[in-house]
Amino acid sequence: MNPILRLYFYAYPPSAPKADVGVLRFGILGAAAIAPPALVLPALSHPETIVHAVAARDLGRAKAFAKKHGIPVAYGGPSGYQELIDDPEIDVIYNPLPNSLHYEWTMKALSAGKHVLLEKPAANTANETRAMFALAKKKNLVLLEAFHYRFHPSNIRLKAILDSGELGAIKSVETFLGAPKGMFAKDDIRYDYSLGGGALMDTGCYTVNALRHFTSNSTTHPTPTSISSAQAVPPASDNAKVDQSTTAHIFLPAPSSSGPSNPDASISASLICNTSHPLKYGIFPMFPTINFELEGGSVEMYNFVQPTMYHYITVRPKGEEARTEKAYTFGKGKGVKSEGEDWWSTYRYQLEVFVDRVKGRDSGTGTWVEEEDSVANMAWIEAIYEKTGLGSRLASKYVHHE
Ligand SMILES: NC(=O)C1=CN([C@@H]2O[C@H](COP(=O)(O)OP(=O)(O)OC[C@H]3O[C@@H](n4cnc5c(N)ncnc54)[C@H](OP(=O)(O)O)[C@@H]3O)[C@@H](O)[C@H]2O)C=CC1
Ligand SMILES: O=C1OC[C@@H](O)[C@H](O)[C@H]1O
Repeated sequence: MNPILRLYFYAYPPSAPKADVGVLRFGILGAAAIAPPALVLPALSHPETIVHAVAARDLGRAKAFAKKHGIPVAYGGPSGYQELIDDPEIDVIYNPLPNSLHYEWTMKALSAGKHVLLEKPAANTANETRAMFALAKKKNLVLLEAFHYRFHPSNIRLKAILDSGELGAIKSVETFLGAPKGMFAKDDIRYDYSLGGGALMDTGCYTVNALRHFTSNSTTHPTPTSISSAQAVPPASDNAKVDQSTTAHIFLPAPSSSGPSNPDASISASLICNTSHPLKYGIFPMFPTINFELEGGSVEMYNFVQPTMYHYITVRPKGEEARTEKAYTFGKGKGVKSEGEDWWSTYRYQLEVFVDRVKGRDSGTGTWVEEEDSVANMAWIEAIYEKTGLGSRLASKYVHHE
């Protein structure tokens, strides 16, 4: 597809006619900035999803959001979030609240018997993450930490290249994700420690996730063998426990070809994350990157977080000509239930698999973010924060009674 058309439909996806039966109704907790791209737009083109309601702390804000996005029901005021959760029409809760509120409201949603699509990072701590998954399991509900990038065909292709053995074992990997300077105001949730703020929580949770995901084999969700260094840079304001950027160097266990990781082999890994990254030449935002050195060459992926906009995977085997691949859809004959469209965002691919999981269908993508993966990701984030000296984010005071 022509790139201009791809970007057009990415921004303005067409609406699909809705199925006569079996449509899942979603409710959104908070009129969050991320909700339109991550759920409202993707739901339009999915025949089995409808965004039924939104709740905001202020009813006027909820109504305005609902009107703008064609959502039939709005809840507001101090009991608005709970009313949304208790709405019997709703099957799935989307939780894009500030990180420190992920645990409380996910527990409440699961308790009410709703599946949950939960924004990243899963919570403020690994313990909270474990508790949410335990409740989901007990209630037989689907809970997904929305690492949307993992569902896009390009990232599935990247993983397949790395796993294929074509270039041998991974020796080192480095990744960068920085939100451009000026994107977030000083009072943004990302700069508020009490709300679970910090670059490592925000853009950093992807870098941690990607380092782990792309170096794991299908049976391992590795935790680091060691963190050799981690430096956090605070923002200009005096919020001393919040990092505006963090740089870390860690060692990952190298996976063996089958079974658990090989503790004797290590992959050297580094990450840079930022919530206010300087623009290149003062104009251009820097796109996310992940680069691998392997025994037999190197692999580079450009823009692994929003690959629908544009991406490439360059494979450079030692002594041979490099090749570049792109994958906006799965393509035909790959055994995947939905091939996708060039313009499908990472969130749209994620929604496809999420709905399949709720309905007990196999998406054929082989992709999911498992409980152990989400727990290990939070444990890593906590460990890196400890190493920076800033310490973990605050555990929630919410006590859940089932
Ligand atoms: N998947 C992705 O690509 C992205 C994911 N995210 C994640 O989504 C979540 C929300 O991020 P984002 O949409 O940028 O944030 P916003 O600040 O836009 O949204 C957060 C929402 O939380 C609600 N809220 C409830 N209590 C508070 C409080 N005490 N202070 C502030 N807000 C409160 C607000 O809802 P109300 O309307 O009720 O006032 C607000 O709409 C985060 O977890 C973030 O990491 C963010 C961006 C991209
Ligand atoms: O999830 C996210 O993805 C993109 C980033 O720019 C943003 O800060 C983050 O919340």
